Amino acid sequence: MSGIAFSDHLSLAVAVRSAYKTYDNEHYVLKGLNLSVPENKIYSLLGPSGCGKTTLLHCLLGRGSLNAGRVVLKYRKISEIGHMPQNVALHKELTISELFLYYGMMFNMDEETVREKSRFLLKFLELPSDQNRVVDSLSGGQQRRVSFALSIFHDPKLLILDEPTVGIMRRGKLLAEKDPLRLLEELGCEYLEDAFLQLCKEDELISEEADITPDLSYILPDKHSGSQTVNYDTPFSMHRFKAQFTKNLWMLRRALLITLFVLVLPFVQISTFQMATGADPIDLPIAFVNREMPYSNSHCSNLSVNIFSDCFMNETSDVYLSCNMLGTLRRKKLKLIEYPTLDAARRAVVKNDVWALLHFHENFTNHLATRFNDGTSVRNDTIEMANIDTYIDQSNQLLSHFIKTKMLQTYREVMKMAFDTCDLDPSISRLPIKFMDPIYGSENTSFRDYTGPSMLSLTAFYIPVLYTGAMLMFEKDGGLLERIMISGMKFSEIAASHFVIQIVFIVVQNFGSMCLMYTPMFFNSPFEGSVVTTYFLLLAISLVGMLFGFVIALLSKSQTDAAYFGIGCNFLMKFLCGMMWPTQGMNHYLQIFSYFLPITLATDALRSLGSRGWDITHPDILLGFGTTLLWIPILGCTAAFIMKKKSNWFE
Ligand SMILES: Nc1ncnc2c1ncn2[C@@H]1O[C@H](COP(=O)(O)OP(=O)(O)OP(=O)(O)O)[C@@H](O)[C@H]1O
Repeated sequence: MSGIAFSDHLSLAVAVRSAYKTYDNEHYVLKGLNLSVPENKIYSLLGPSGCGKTTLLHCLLGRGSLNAGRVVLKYRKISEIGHMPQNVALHKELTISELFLYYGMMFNMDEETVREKSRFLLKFLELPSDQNRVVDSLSGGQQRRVSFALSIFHDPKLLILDEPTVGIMRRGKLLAEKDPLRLLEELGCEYLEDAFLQLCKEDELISEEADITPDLSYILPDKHSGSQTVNYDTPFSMHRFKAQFTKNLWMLRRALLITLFVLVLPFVQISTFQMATGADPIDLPIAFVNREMPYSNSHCSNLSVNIFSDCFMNETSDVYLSCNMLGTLRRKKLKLIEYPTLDAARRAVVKNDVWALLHFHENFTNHLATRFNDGTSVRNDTIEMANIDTYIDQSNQLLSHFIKTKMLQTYREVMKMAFDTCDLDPSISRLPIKFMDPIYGSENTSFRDYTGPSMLSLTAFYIPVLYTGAMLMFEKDGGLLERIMISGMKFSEIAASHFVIQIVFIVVQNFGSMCLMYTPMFFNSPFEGSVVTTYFLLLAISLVGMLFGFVIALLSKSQTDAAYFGIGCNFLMKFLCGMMWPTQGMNHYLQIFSYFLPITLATDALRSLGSRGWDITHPDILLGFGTTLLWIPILGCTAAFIMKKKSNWFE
């Protein structure tokens, strides 16, 4: 555009006409503001805190829109604009030279020019000559000068500095717009602060005569059509992508410990999980009262071998099956403690000294023999006396389940030995349910084998959420994102540079997690299926996690918001993906909802790949892939929608 002649004769660099801006449709920050900045001039705005200076500058930069009025800039290309934000907004982990190179790359400057410029600006702005100084180690003033240096690094034609100096603004309008010296002269003041005070007093008198807040509602529908601010509508550029990618690598190297922590976090989680779950409890204390034998352990231990020498059903037999059962339970790593009376043993359970109490009646073995011998004519009191009365502390469901399983196994093993010695078929003693060889999995499938795939998918999902969210929020929180976006960086370039680094992370992490989980060298969980399919399913889950991290960062105002959001969703996923309990047991509607989440059916698919040996051709595995991959367009569109609707998403 050749000059902006609203009314002035001068060619204007910036013109604002009748600008109105409100954040809440009630209070106006800008109220019909007019402003003209001639070319080749330094124009300063002075005004109290909160009067709207930053708001105005945002509208000039096209980062905020006016409710009404018009902004026209003569220079609209990003490369023609320099901007220094109010706060320092620097990547403080980088060195001075890295920071200059980063912005140089962003503006497509060659390395030699960057070096020359850096040398000149460091000298000109009296900054430390050692360019390898980390920005964080500079003083506050030096950091501000570095910030200024970056805003003029690419020789902009229009420089916008958000730092109040001269120019007089109050209550959303300009009180005066003149050369400072002329203003001082006209008002007869020595300092601009005095001039400002005098203008405010005059404004106060006018305000008393007429309330200056007019009814502006009629203005709002007009919007700010016709504004011509900075043109951010540039295509994806490789040099900005390279700048962001290189900067991310520098940041990762600088925060090496954190980087390594994020990299190994899945391995730590999976190893901890594998070591902490699934194994049988050892030395679980169990009380017993054995009325079949006199009170004392030692009697029993000498007699328990008799089971192989004599049939317990012989009338003259001195086999004591209670002793065999106690011996077998001991070999199953239960810590058996004998009590003299039932009362004493019960008290031990109540005090939680033991987890269960086993009570063998007098002549337990004889009664058991009679029970099998008498068949249908057996008396009730014989049945009672042939029982092992078992009292369990059911407050811990997993431990009580463990004790019951050990009891049943012990009964089966001892009765098999006893019946074998009697030359009888041991199946007489069994329940009339026979568990044949499992179709999938093994008899020894443990809780760990069940939860393992959930752990794998949750880790594959959540580490990218954490990392992506944290990276984006870090730049957003410090105003860095806003600054680089004003310098022309596009979200697609930020996302792509992050994506490339994150892909390396997830490729390594998922490979390592699978090795840890399934190889004999480490935890050797059962795995029958296709390694490649499993690996690609994990990559798909991680990809969705990464996108979810982007969406969380776009929606959150601060790192705290993002952390709450992330943790909340983590719990939701954990409970709904079937990690704690099979989804089949869920409330019906919740179950349907859970199937639409990105990792629920994928976790089921991982479980089937591991224990059933299915492959990609099986409909359940395809469904696992489908529900996960479906989230890629959903989250992609959500991110695009948020960015379109929330113009200040990067603030
Ligand atoms: N995103 C926002 N949402 C709601 N209100 C806002 C927003 N940004 C600014 N405001 C309000 O608009 C008014 C002007 O704020 P602005 O930041 O433009 O002032 P300023 O003149 O730059 O102040 P300072 O000199 O303290 O930086 C303030 O009352 C502020 O609280």
